[in-house]
Amino acid sequence: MTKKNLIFFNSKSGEGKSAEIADYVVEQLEKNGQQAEKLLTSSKEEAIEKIRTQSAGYQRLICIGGDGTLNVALTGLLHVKQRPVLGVIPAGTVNNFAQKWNLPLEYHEALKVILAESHRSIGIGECNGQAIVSSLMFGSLAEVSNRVRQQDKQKYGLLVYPWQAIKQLPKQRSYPIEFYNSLVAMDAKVWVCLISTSNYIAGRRYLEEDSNSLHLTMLNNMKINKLLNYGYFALTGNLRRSTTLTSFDFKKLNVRTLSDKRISTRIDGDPGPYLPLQLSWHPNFIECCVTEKIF
Ligand SMILES: Nc1ncnc2c1ncn2[C@@H]1O[C@H](COP(=O)(O)OP(=O)(O)OP(=O)(O)O)[C@@H](O)[C@H]1O
Repeated sequence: MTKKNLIFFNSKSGEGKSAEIADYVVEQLEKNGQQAEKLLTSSKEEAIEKIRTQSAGYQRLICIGGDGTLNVALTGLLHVKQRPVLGVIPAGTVNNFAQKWNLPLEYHEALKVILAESHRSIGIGECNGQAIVSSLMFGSLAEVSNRVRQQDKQKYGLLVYPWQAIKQLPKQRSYPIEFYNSLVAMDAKVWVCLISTSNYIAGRRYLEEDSNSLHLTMLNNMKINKLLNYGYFALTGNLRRSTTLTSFDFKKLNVRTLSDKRISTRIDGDPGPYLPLQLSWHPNFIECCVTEKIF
């Protein structure tokens, strides 16, 4: 049977070359005797809906873009029973997912990985009906990131984040938050809280170990000396050895604010929902094409 591929690309990602790459991918798949159809979308919402309703019948979904594009694709697949295999052609700015799974960042090479037909099962998180492919963040630092414009990220790369953080530092404060599930309840004053699906963030390994669950790491009542301590451990990949942090792994968790302040989140680098949050882990969510050598 001829393999059917659905090609989802996002012209807003990275340097805006996704449409060009999509044409190349279609041409190469057809040369390999496979069928390929491009999914044309003009907004994030339309893309989620089209992927939800049209992915059945395709054996493979190839996403061309960064973490935000993958988030749209996997949100569309959240309630689909027969999910296609996922192929990723990184064309974003950070490409955290691709770095975590050791996927080539160059598109010709990334397509070779997809054509090699080697895949593995991966887990993702869910927050209020949206996928979490790499991470969710809230607190003062997340608000800093919400001020970073897509066009500045494309122009200056990751340097825009520390620049915004320095500009906003005097305004930082912590928020009273409750974390709870059927087993535990805990209050904390949170300066920044990071929930991740793996031990990689922004292309860097920030935790030594990975586990089959969501990882939560938060900084409480931040002071400048703690910030330096945190920075050292984050840069050396040993975040949980830092004494300034609270961290744990979980499969289900609710998060709510204990103050009147509206608290926003960021998911996979884009603005996400306001608190309260209902978070859950989906193990073995989808088969994803990966480089053979990482097995
Ligand atoms: N079909 C679509 N139409 C319009 N916008 C989309 C679509 N799919 C995704 N987006 C949005 O486009 C923006 C940029 O996409 P993406 O995050 O993939 O690129 P990036 O920011 O350059 O990469 P990275 O997240 O790896 O740094 C995101 O806000 C994403 O939600």
